[in-house]
Amino acid sequence: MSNDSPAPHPPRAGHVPDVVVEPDADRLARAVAAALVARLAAAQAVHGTASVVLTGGGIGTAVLEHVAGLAAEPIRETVDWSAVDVWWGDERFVPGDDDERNEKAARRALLDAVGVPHERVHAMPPSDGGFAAPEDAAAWYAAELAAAAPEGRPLPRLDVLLLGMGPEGHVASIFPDSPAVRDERPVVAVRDCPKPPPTRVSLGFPAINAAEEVWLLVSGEGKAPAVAEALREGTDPVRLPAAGVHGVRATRWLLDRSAASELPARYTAGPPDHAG
Ligand SMILES: O=C1O[C@H](COP(=O)(O)O)[C@@H](O)[C@H](O)[C@H]1O
Repeated sequence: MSNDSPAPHPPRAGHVPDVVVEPDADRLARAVAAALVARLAAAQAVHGTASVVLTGGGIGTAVLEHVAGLAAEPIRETVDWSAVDVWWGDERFVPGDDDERNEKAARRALLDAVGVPHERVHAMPPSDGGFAAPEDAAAWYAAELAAAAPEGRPLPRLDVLLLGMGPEGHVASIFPDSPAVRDERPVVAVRDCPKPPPTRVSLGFPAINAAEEVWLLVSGEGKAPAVAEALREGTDPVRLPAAGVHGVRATRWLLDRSAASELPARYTAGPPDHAG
């Protein structure tokens, strides 16, 4: 695809994301964990199953650790983990036992503890998983998604898709001004990634933006400028990929106070004071 072609999935006109601000990263991770458990339980109440797309990164992994903590409390066992499909938004194309694998972090933090059945854990292939190139791994993952989808559709229902965001606005492994920002395929290979490791597999905008709900989890002052820019109307997703993601039903920016520090007051002010 030519570099002059438009980004395929600009934000929808009139689409208003929710912004939630927690005092710090730990309270953010706890709040998101509780909300995720509730959302997956609600999806199971309606559909019998639930599906979540995981992210790598510090805050994404902290959320999973808190979900594991909630799952260990008998009173909070509202999710049937045997009926949850787990997908990934991006993965590093490195050997399966490499500590850089997002899958490895998620298994340690949550999946090993809650016992999601093997066939429901849809990991993106590692570099030693039988695919010589990330392009082949990406094509395989797209076929896995399609195989789980209703007939004739490319994607299954994705109830919640979690995304971290880099300080330059990357989401999943879609980096600013990279070929992935203009790629119309649901899953893409990423080479020469500016953040190591350089070779990755990522969902593309069409798959991310087909999720029912997209939740962006962001903590830390270093990401505050990108948060503010992503939420500013008219920001070009080619330059700041986080500006180009949205859910079908909801887009939620879940921030700690530092990450929200450059947002206009309308996002962070509490409800009007009606006292007196
Ligand atoms: O490389 C990646 O980075 C982002 C953000 O990570 P963070 O540690 O800065 O929160 C992550 O969302 C993505 O899945 C990962 O592969």
